[in-house]
Amino acid sequence: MEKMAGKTLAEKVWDQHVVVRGTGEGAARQPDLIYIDLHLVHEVTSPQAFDGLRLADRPVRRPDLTIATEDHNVPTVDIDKPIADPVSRTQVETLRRNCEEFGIRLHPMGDVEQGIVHVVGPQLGLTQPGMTVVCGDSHTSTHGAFGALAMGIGTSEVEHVLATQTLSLRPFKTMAITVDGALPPGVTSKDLILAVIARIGTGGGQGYVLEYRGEAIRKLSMEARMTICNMSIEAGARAGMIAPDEITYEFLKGRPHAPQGADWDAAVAAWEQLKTDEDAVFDAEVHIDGSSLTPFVTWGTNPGQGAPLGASVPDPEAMADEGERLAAEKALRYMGLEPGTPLREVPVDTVFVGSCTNGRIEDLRAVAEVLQGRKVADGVRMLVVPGSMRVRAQAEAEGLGEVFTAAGAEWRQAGCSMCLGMNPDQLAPGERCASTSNRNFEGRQGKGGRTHLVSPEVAAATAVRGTLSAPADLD
Ligand SMILES: CC(C)[C@H](C(=O)O)[C@@H](O)C(=O)O
Ligand code: SF4
Repeated sequence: MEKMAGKTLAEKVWDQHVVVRGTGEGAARQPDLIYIDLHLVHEVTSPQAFDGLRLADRPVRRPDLTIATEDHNVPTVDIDKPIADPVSRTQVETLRRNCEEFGIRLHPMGDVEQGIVHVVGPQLGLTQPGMTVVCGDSHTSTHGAFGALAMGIGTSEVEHVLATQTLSLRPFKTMAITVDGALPPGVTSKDLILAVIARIGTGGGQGYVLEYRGEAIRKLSMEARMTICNMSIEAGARAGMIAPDEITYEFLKGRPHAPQGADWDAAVAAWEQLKTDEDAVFDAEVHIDGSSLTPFVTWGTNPGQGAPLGASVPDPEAMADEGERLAAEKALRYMGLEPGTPLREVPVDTVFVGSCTNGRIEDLRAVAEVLQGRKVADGVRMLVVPGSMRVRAQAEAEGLGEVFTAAGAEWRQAGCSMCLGMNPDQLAPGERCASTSNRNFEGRQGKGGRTHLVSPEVAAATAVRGTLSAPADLD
């Protein structure tokens, strides 16, 4: 039976995209066939999908709803030279051939619109409220910040979407994450989402679409909202969403693919309907007091192993849950950390600012504000990598690039960079990095590399002091 109560944002978007509803009830319920409004493509997860189309002699159903960019394998220096690594070069060249053959718009290295797929979509105004957005990439959840239902998919699903512009999907459960109160000064959306994941765990969102709501969320910029939705996947969720509002419309208005004139007014009227109904019932609810949060950093090897910056490395012995204790022991061994060490005393070799989590203009502004008139500590290497070439151009226009280089940081070209070890920007074994990215898994930033997930503000202050720090710790 259909639910009689009101609907959540996620259910509304889903319902508007059902092509064929699955039959059956409960566990025997068949998946629904869902229409996809926007398909984003990058070089890593698309080659076999295109091969599949070729084998079946199928065209891409809607090339106009499909857009590709090169991000994971691209170097962030010397981008006018051929890619040195043969595997990366093949990936990128394959994407170029596939896009040419199937008539898909591609933003290649060096192009003004090139960048990380999840930065490019919103920046072009392609990502809009109420849409279904997919990409063969787990951090597609980023686009949910616009009130879109945005999901990462596997390569066989990429092929299905390319061929049909639809996807067979099982209905989901809904979870409200309500953040009341306002975030204190110096506390960012990155601190908030790290605290949420530490609270619900890396599996806490499994099977759910999360909707972030409440006073603290409403006050956040689109960039900050994207950071939160981006990391929903790190809590195991299928997607994360935030209802569109004036802040969303303000961000979108005038972007290349945003509706214009009368179409814009009609679009906003429709987007206004996307809010969760007052009487809608979520399958689960989590409440967070935003005003109690502080800068938050990870000490372990999954994004849920985090603590306030003012705390110490936890003692696994004190953990009641055995699984948690064993995981913490293993993580601390890998991370080379002693229980009881104040997190503020943990020294780093490298600081990475970038990724689809925190590589947007607002993130770079926050970093520049901290670095202005200061120097990166001796012995620390700092990389500042814009999420897209547009972000880079804007940062240059605002004079941020000069601030980074004057402070002693390396100011790079756009790409995934040190977020993951698929390109030349990597940690050496044993190196420790404060990183604004989203995953601190073993080897994520290079074999044997150690990652502490942090906000852009904490990354910048850490670069200056050389140990995990917040801007308030400087001077
Ligand atoms: C390479 C890609 C499939 C992967 C993902 O799905 O997320 C990457 O973007 C990541 O962040 O680990
Ligand atoms: S920046 Fe990192 S998380 Fe984002 S798409 Fe690239 S590799 Fe994945």
